Amino acid sequence: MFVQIKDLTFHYKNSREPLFENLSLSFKQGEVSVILGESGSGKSTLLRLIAGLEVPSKGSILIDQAVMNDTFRFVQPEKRGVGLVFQDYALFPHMTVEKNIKFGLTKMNRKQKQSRMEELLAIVGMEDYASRYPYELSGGQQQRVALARAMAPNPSLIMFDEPFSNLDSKLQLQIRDELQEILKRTGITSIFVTHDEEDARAIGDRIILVNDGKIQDEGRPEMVLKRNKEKLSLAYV
Ligand SMILES: Nc1ncnc2c1ncn2[C@@H]1O[C@H](COP(=O)(O)OP(=O)(O)OP(=O)(O)O)[C@@H](O)[C@H]1O
Repeated sequence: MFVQIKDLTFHYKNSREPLFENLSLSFKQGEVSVILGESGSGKSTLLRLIAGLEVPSKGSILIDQAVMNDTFRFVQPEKRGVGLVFQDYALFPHMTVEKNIKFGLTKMNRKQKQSRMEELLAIVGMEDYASRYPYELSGGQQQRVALARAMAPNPSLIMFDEPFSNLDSKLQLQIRDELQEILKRTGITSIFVTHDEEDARAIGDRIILVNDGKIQDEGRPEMVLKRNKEKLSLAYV
């Protein structure tokens, strides 16, 4: 298992009850896993815990067999080898596409940065846009640049938090297909967070259904969606 979460307990300071209690969950290498659940079920918090943006009160998180969190250890987010893509793209608005992508490549020299940037723009089909600013790009193009930026430092794991929600429906489908193709081609392990069953079905190798901080079910998309048909009230299952 590539990501292993064991007996994790997490409590937001200002809330009455812990969001996660003794949660255990794992993600396989090279798979696209989807965390599906309603608003407030804890999906984003789970990503933030894996990324090291929140600190659990108990339990451990391992990535590629290295301990990121346990009683004795806490690895800082930038040292975890994890790429994050959020729904609002989060590109730096005052930087060109080129600068946005090169930003995280701190360990490379100038020539290496240039060649990695060009390679990534080719992967996401944005070769001609290196000198543009984010405001000169469409939503879908910004999303592709955000993906290129997240992939730039060669993360072993890439996580997406509702990456399609700011795009119009036609573009959502296009970007979703493109993303799926890129992930398959590069073989990066990925975790998607969504509340959209159709996205989960289309992109996931596996779905983890969460509700109120608890795992309700997990498995192959068709199976999970079928088994939980009533709960999800899916018209199309
Ligand atoms: N910084 C915070 N402080 C306190 N409570 C928080 C904080 N962030 C989130 N929560 C609470 O934790 C619970 C889970 O939130 P989270 O954002 O992980 O859910 P989600 O499934 O990603 O929801 P959405 O789909 O709406 O983004 C919610 O009840 C939320 O109100």
